Formats: sequence, structure tokens, C-alpha cells
Amino acid sequence: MASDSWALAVDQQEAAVKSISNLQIKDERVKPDTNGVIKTNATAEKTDEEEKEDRAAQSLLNKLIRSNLVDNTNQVEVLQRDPKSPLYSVKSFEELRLKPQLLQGVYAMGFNRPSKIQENALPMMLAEPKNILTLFSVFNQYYFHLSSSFLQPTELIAQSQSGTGKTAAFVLAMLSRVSQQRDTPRQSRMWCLCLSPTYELALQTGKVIEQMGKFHPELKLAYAVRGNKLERGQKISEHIVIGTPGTVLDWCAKLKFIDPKKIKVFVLDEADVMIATQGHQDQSIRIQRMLPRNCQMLLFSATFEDSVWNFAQKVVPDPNIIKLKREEETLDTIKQYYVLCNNRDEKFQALCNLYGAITIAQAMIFCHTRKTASWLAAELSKEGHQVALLSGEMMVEQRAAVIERFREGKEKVLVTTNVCARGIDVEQVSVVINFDLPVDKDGNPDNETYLHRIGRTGRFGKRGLAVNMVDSKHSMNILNRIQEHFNKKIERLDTDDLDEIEKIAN
Ligand SMILES: Nc1ncnc2c1ncn2[C@@H]1O[C@H](COP(=O)(O)OP(=O)(O)OP(=O)(O)O)[C@@H](O)[C@H]1O
Repeated sequence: MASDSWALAVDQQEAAVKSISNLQIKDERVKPDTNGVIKTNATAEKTDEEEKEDRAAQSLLNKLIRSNLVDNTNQVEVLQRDPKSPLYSVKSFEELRLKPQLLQGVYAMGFNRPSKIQENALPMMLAEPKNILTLFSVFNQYYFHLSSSFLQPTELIAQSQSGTGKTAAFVLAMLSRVSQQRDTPRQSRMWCLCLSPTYELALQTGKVIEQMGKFHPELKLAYAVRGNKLERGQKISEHIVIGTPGTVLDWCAKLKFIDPKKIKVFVLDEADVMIATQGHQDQSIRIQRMLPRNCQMLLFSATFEDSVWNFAQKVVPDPNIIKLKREEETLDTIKQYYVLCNNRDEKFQALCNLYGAITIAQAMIFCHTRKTASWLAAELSKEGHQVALLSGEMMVEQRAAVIERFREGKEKVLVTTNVCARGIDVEQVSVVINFDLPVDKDGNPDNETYLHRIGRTGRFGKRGLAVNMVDSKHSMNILNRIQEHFNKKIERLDTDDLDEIEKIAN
């Protein structure tokens, strides 16, 4: 991404911060219905649960704001297709016997040693292809005969949470395969094909390829993405093609820019995001069907629900599997409180009292709707707080810029809704305020989101403070159910009592 788009996003955020205090937002006081469920009227804004969660945007946001490898202390689980074959793992990049220029590229990126998932995935992906004898039945005859043998490279499905080094792993694998073949004549090139769910994600992965391969200038990369027009009859001769399923399918099947039979490595990245996008699943499968039998199939995903698994098996039918369980978040080190209020204004007053009584270095405040978030940001801003607002209308790059500024401490309060904040690492934030409790679209407690907002991985063990604002019988009921679910007491806090508030900070 060009750095000027970041600068632009920052300018826009600064302008937004200045104008927050001038925002005029319609009063949206709402009452619970007869069942105690709060609904806004039809013309009021959507809740963030109603906004379609855009997994691709979330994934891009994660990539833009990530500064480091996500550490994970869980053990990698490896399921081998052939359980008898020895299992290799590497503790250094040297052990992979990469070409020196490639090793130089890896070190230039600041990678000292392989990440957990890379320790196992890299030797598997780079293993010499195995000689496979195949049995073919001959139709209409009553015998089988040994027909052919071919070199079958190791196929892999790998799953680990975002930020654990999957992209770097398959980029290194592709570059390594290509670097060993660099004397191939131009007309018979075209080795690796990588599918990404969106244009932006394809560009991000392309950047990693360019960065890691920068000491190998003769290795060429092509982007099969919308807007990238080639002349009729042209043939792709680059070593690696990265693109989105629709364009790649066109380039293979209709326009014939790509000869799928020349592909030796096929990477399907972000499988979970891919299948969340209409049509991508079928297009990916159609592309996969055009590839030669000895093409190495590699699939990566951050999550592994059944739908991803079903898709994965269609694309990589006989795989080795590597999984790294997500590090669990816990509420053990978090002090949890709730404050009883009657309405939104009282919630705001309670928040001000908190700020008046204790020193809060940085806080994240979650609201249920964009409109409440904007209103609250404006009110806090009027009170003199340095407020950042993350809102669903913002472009991903703008959101990334807001998060970056917050991380750097330029703003001390971040007001947001769920959808926007999912990718944010809250380790540095000591106070989380649920201005509205997290509920799903049916109005039931959303325990997972609650944990995600305020939980910490046990390892960091940093103490945190969570304050929940309760403003109706309904929200009290939600709070009780959250409390029961986690079997952790949430204490009542009287924000009119300054001495009491001071105590919670100790
Ligand atoms: N071995 C390594 N040592 C240090 N940093 C690494 C290593 N491998 C990857 N990284 C860095 O860690 C971050 C996350 O890596 P990467 O993007 O490969 O993860 P990912 O699992 O593909 O995430 P996502 O699912 O979001 O695509 C990146 O900034 C990357 O440069």
C-alpha cells in the first residue's frame, strides 16, 4: 500500500477528531419492547451485528495493523497422510537448504527463525516429491495393470490463527521451488499459482513475495486481478501468478493467458475468507480441476469450521494436515464490574466519574451501534478527551490508520463497535468499557465477543479492568447470563462513590 494513502487516512481521522465535537446526532433513546428486548425503529441505524461482517476486510485490516508474529505456546498438531514416513521439523531456516539469495531475503525481513507453523509446514512443502505408482483399471476388461508412475509432491492443509506465519511459509515455499528452476526457458515457465479472496489481499501477498524474493530479481511475479489487462493471445511467462478466483479462471479457461498444465504449485490462501465470498468456492474448484495431477496443492486457513474442511478436502483430496490451536483467552486476570444506570446519559455520566477518579492510560469503549459510538465519541471529545472513533463506514486503510494512532498513544480513548474492533490487539489497553453489552442478533448474550473484548491470553497475565454499563432489566439479564456462562463474579460498582472507584484501580 502506498504510504500516501496512510497519510491521507490519518489526515481524515484528524479532521474527523476535530469535527467530532460538532457532530449533531439525533437522539436515539429507545425503550425495551414488551419482552424486554431493545429494538431501534426501522429508520434508525443498523446494529453492528446486522452489518454484514466482511471477513475479507477484517483479514486485510489484520494484515495492515500487524507489526509482529503472533506468539502461540500451543503444540502444533500434525496428521500425516502416510503415518509411517518420518516427520521433519526445522528450528532454523538454514536447515531448509534454501538458495543463498532466498535465505538473504528471509533474513532481510527480520525473520531469525521459523515460526511454530513454519517449523513443520516448510520441510513438508519443500520435501522432494515422492515417486508414486498408480493403478489404473482398464474398462471392459477384467484385470488391472500397473500403468504409470509420477512424482507426487507433498500436499498440505494448514490452519492456524491469523498472524502466525502462514503467508510467509507458502511464499517461501513457492519462491524456493521457483528458485531451483530458474534456468527454465521462458516459454515453458509458470510454476506457481496462488489464489487470494480479494484484490487487496492478493496485493498484500504479492508484496510479501516481492520482499522475500528481492535478492532474486530474475524471479517474476504477475497479478491476475481485475483491471490488469493483457493483450489477446498473450501468454503469462512469469514464475508466480497471484490472483483472485474470477480473474484467474478467466485467464485460464476463457482468455488462455495462463496454461494451467504448467502449474506445479497451487496455493489457496485464506480458505475461510474465500468460501465466505459468493462464487469463489466454485471458481477455485474449477481452477483446481484444470491443474496437472502432479501439481502440489497447498491450502491455508485461519479457521476450520466444517464448511472450510469440506471445501479443503475438495481442493486437496489426500492431504497432510497441520493445525495450531488458538491460544485461549481467559478472564482470570481481569477485574470485572458493572454499573447500574437508567439511560444513556447516566451511562455517560458514570464514564465521566470513572475518568475523574482513576488514571486511565488507554481505554477501549464498545458500543452496540455506529450511531451511539459517534455520539459518545463526540461527548467525550467535548469533555476534553483525545478520542479516536472506529466506524463501519471507514475504509479499511482508514481504520488501520486510526488503530495505528491509538497504538502509538496519540489518542487515549478508542470508541468502537464490534465489527470494527475484532482485529485489534488489546494487550496494551488496561481498561475496557462495555458501554453496551455484547448481544447477538437475537438479543442473547454474545459470550464469545465478551471474552474477546476483555479477555487476555493467560501468558501475558497483565491485569485488566472491565466495566459494564447496565441500563435496563434486559441488560441486567444479559449481564447475569454472561456471569453464569463464565462462572466469574461481576461486582457492582457505584460510580457516584469516588472512594469506591479509587479502590478498583489498586
Ligand atoms: N519466522 C518469522 N519470524 C518473524 N516474523 C515473522 C516470521 N514469519 C512471519 N513473520 C511476520 O509475522 C507477521 C504475520 O505473518 P503472516 O502474515 O505470514 O501470518 P499469517 O498466518 O499468514 O496471517 P494471516 O492469516 O493474517 O494472513 C508478518 O508481519 C510477518 O512478516
